[in-house]
Amino acid sequence: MSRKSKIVQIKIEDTIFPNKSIGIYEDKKVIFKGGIKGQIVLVKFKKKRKDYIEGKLLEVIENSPLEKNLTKYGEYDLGPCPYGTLLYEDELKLKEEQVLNLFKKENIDGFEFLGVERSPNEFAYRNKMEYTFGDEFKGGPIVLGLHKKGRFYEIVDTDGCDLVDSDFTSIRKTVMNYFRSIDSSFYNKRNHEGFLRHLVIRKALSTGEILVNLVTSSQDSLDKKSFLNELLNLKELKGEVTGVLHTINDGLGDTVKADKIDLLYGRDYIIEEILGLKFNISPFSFFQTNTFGAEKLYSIVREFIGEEKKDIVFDLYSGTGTIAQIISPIAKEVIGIEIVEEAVVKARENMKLNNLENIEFIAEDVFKAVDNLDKKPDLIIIDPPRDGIHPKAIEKIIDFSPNRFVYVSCNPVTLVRDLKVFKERGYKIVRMKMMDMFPRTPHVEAAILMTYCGSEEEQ
Ligand SMILES: C[S@@+](CC[C@H](N)C(=O)[O-])C[C@H]1O[C@@H](n2cnc3c(N)ncnc32)[C@H](O)[C@@H]1O
Repeated sequence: MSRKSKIVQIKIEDTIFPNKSIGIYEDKKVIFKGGIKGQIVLVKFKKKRKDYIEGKLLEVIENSPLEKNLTKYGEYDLGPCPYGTLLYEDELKLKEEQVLNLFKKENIDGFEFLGVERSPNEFAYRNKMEYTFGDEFKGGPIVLGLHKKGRFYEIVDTDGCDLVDSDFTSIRKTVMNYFRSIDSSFYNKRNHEGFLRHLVIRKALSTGEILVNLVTSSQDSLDKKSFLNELLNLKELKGEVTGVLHTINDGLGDTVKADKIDLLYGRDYIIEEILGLKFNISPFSFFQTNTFGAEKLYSIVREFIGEEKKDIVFDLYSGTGTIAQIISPIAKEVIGIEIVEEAVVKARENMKLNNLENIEFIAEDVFKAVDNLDKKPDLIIIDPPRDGIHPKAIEKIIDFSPNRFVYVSCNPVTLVRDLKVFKERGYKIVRMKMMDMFPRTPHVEAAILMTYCGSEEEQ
């Protein structure tokens, strides 16, 4: 066997964010995705890099002493739930260690670390799921579920280790059984033939409202009456189906897009409540997937900002305007900037719903929008996507020279990269708190407060 395709048994000595493991083979580091510190695993070599060998995790031979939750998930393909075999306390410790190591590696220190805030719910915390129609094996019965781990075609009949509540499962199974009973076809991603594509369920966890969105191609027709009959007569739901949509998508890619949306029942949005404010959520707009976790995250942002200051605040990457609205009562004026037009429309509607007046939402790329802002902010809040702040945008944002920045990040790797730039430009990290928005997965959020303390030459 060539070295490239060699398969070896090794022990996972350490893990790095996000969900990468390190083992040693003949004095060389082997790095691969997945795994838990302490496991003995089989790894296949993929590529020889300068300082390490890149591998692929094939199988866990022996569990780690850290896996104390095996009774529930030991036999189960964890799919989207890689940390399911850990006790929640140990999962939080692991995330803390991994994120702090990223900071240490880049010499970012000297700040107050306020620990990791746990998610209010360890399980059933997700408010949105996107299921796919397909089959588990070629020619098998139609399945509605999630992609099998690491596979593009096979779909498994699962919700993925209890990250959603039982309403999601009841609706998914009912819809799957209905289309099985009438022998409908699913959209085949190889030849682009077939009808059923996705089922997207959004549930407002604070109000119990449920929005169901069936996504199909235009290659067949839906019997609306009997489909609705199945959904609306579901007895065992804890929440209530308040809207049903049928989206037609003939795009060739696997993402949920809309060529046409047909409202079959009720209304095309749900209302979620966070910290006493109402948010109207449409089928495609961004909303934090852990509702009660988001309450805690936004409370951390509020705590970092402190007492009422009547500041001018920029909320960059504002989505549906949640942060802007939560801080509106303590600010003089808030300007939110977001690239997705539909999210900005929702943000403006939500602002009216909550009787707030001191916010302006701008639909534009942050990189361009900052050129046209003539206001001088006292505080800038930044909550960028996983890629972090674009390197060209970050310089322009710092040029506003506010007294304080609050950076909310869903990706500690890009956060650390960006913090180095803030540091070079004279900002000091005052405090950091992590918020576990994604239990049972390797992901975690972090909020950072920075203040200006002069450029490096000035110090
Ligand atoms: C992590 S979300 C934060 C949303 C919001 N702060 C919240 O908590 O609901 C990041 C947002 O940045 C938006 N975005 C991505 N790239 C952008 C850009 N270049 N300019 C403006 N907004 C962008 C995305 O559409 C998304 O709504």
